[in-house]
Amino acid sequence: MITSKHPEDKEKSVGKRKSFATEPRPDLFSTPDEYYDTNDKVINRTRTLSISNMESRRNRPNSTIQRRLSHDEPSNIPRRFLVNVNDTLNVILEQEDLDNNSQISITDAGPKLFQLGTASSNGYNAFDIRGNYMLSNLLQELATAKDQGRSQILLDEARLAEDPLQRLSRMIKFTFWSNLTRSIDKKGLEKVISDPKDRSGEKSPLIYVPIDAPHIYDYYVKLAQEKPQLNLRVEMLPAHPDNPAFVRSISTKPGLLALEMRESSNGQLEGIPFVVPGARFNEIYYWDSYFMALGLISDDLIDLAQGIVDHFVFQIRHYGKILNGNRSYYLTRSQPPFLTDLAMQIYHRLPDDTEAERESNKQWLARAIRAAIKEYHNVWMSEPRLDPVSGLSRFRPPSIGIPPETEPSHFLHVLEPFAEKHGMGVDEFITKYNNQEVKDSELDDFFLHDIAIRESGHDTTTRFENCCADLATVDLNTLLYKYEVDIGFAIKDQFDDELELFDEFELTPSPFAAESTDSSTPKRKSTDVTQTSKPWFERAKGRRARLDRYCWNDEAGNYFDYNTKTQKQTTFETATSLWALWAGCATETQAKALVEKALPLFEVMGGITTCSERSRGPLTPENPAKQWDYPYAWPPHQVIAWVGLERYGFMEAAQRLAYRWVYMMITAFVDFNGTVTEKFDAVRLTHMVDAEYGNQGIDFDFVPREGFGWSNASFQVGLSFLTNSMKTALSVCTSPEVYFSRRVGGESEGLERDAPVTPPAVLAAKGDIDSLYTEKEGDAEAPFADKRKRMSIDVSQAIKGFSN
Ligand SMILES: OC[C@H]1O[C@H](O[C@H]2O[C@H](CO)[C@@H](O)[C@H](O)[C@H]2O)[C@H](O)[C@@H](O)[C@@H]1O
Ligand SMILES: [Ca+2]
Repeated sequence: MITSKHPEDKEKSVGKRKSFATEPRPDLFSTPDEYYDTNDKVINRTRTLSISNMESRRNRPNSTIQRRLSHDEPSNIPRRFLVNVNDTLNVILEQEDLDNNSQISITDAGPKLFQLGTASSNGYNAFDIRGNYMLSNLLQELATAKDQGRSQILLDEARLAEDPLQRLSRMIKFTFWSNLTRSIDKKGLEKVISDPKDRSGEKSPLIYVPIDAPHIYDYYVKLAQEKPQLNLRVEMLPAHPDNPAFVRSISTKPGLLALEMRESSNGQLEGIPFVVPGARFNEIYYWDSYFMALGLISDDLIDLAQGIVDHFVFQIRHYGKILNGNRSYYLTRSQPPFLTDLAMQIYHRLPDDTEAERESNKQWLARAIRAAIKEYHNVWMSEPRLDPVSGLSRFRPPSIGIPPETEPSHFLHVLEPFAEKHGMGVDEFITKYNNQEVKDSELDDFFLHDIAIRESGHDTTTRFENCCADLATVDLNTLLYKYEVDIGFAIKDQFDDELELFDEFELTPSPFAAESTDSSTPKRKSTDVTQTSKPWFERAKGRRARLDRYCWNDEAGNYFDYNTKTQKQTTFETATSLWALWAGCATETQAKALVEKALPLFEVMGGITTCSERSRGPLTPENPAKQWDYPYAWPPHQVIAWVGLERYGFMEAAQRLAYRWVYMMITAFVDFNGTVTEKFDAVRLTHMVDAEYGNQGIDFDFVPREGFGWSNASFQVGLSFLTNSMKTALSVCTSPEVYFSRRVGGESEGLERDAPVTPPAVLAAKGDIDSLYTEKEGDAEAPFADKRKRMSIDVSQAIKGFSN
């Protein structure tokens, strides 16, 4: 064991220097920038030649585990250490990181004990740093200080022993979001253009620009000339870039798709910043962005969240839909739709003190709602996604060919038998099949469903195997119900029940979608179409009736997907049935049944799993583990469940689930060097998942720099559901078993959240939909009873408690 100061240096330093103890301290939990900046100034003021000679102490024969007896500071003074960054980093790694993965975790069998010299003794006296959490925090602080170019630091013990809930929340707010932020412009291009999924081998990055955005095209051409070292290629897309044949033709030339730009203060174009999920996902995603935006809103980063909507609107305008992600191979497919909710949540948080601000906010919202209307009709309510018979929608993009972005070996087991059948090697078969020189309808069918699975966001799950494109899923249809309600209320409450549509959001469906049979879809250019709320509420009512007819199962007390091909309700139990609560389309009776009968199928120690164990079935070579199956659990499912349960008044269940999830995240964070991953195994309570792609968010050196987008958000949102007593218990990693067993039969603590649930503006803006449309006979139960709150999350207050 070493300390950071050789005792013999004491004589050299004593009397020559000002004591660190008398120096002002930076805010203990300020951002790394501020903390190490203040820190550096203090060191520079007090620096002497003698500060910390790591080498000499390390070479001392007795510099081992013994704790020094000399304590120089009274226990009531917070302890601070004087640390030589590089040397300490190397030594702690050598001693504690025994599996050499540049992280200190509970699976490393080191002594879990390290000594640091105190600042007030100029490093002479040492104190122990004990246990995995503090040691890994030490490693993280050293790496952060090193990233900031510091060679010596003053490190507060409190920073190493920080409440883990606060520490993770702080890291998300001040470090992870900014490291996940991208912009496609001079400043940010290099970072965002690289694509870890690109296996084309092409060294020169490529950006595709929509034909109707010439100013953006000119910008990148000029940038390519200005920065020849980028080797940037810029290509203009044809009109209708979502033509599946065109998308297939460029599958060997993957590139980034341009997004919205704005004029900066100096009159130049600049990319609007956005957040990416992280790890191998270095582009904007649809549903990831929605969940990340909830986290950004909770962290008061409203501008960044607002930019996401601007990019979504741009994508609908220029690419015909909100894309799975902004890479060329995603052009034909979307992801679960969340635009209206996001736009409304942001709208109600925009500054609105002046008339000018209010007017500009309204214009912004109008544009988002117009875009959502276009998306609704052209993407989700047009064939092939619309099933004309049931009137419900499916994830069913009109894609052809093999998705190129998956892991190299992902489809091998599928393709090998087909290659054999056609008498060729797999590589030759892939090329010929993609070029349509070899045709195979059985394989076409496989990829129809496979790509639909990707559009569903649930890639992959037993639930969707070989049938996804035929399923009117409970997920998609509850989300569309939410669109119908949101659009109706936006028009009614914000635009005096009249919203004009313009050409840029015309409702003519893409030529690559078959004519819609939905009678409510305008078939003409809509320059003169005025939208009112009534048809939107009627659509919502119709969809609710169809969900009840095709997807609801009274006996099971659960919603199921409806197979439009076999015209039968499926039996696969999916946690997305709870989305009906989030969307508000379940009656009180249905909601109660969901909580009593469906929720127990998914609730496990770490939250809710994606599906029930019995629906997944036994794992066999034919039914291998899939990342969107039991026992895995993902952030979007948790957040939607909490919000949905809260909305229907099941606060205790919402809080219990939030507790479970935050517990699972915080134990991974504490035990595994600050790890935050994209998904978890909620049964084994671990982030170590090796199904399919493995896990994202694991690979980092020394300190996590970005976490994983929607997991970061779920943590911030999850905290807002917890009472202070829950947070206190979680700070010391009290398991849900222990925490909730203490409450069984005992006194019930106040289950109100500590933060306000719904901004009054959102409550006032919305209301009871049933009073707005005529009830059908026998349709007695209103889905929006008075006592129920409109969906919305306001987590900023809760998080503020930590950041202050
Ligand atoms: O590259 C394979 C697949 O990766 C994505 O899916 C997974 O990551 C996304 C980003 O976090 C997430 O939105 C999705 O739910 C995950 O399953 C991508 O979306 C797929 O299209 C792609 O094939
Ligand atoms: Ca290790």
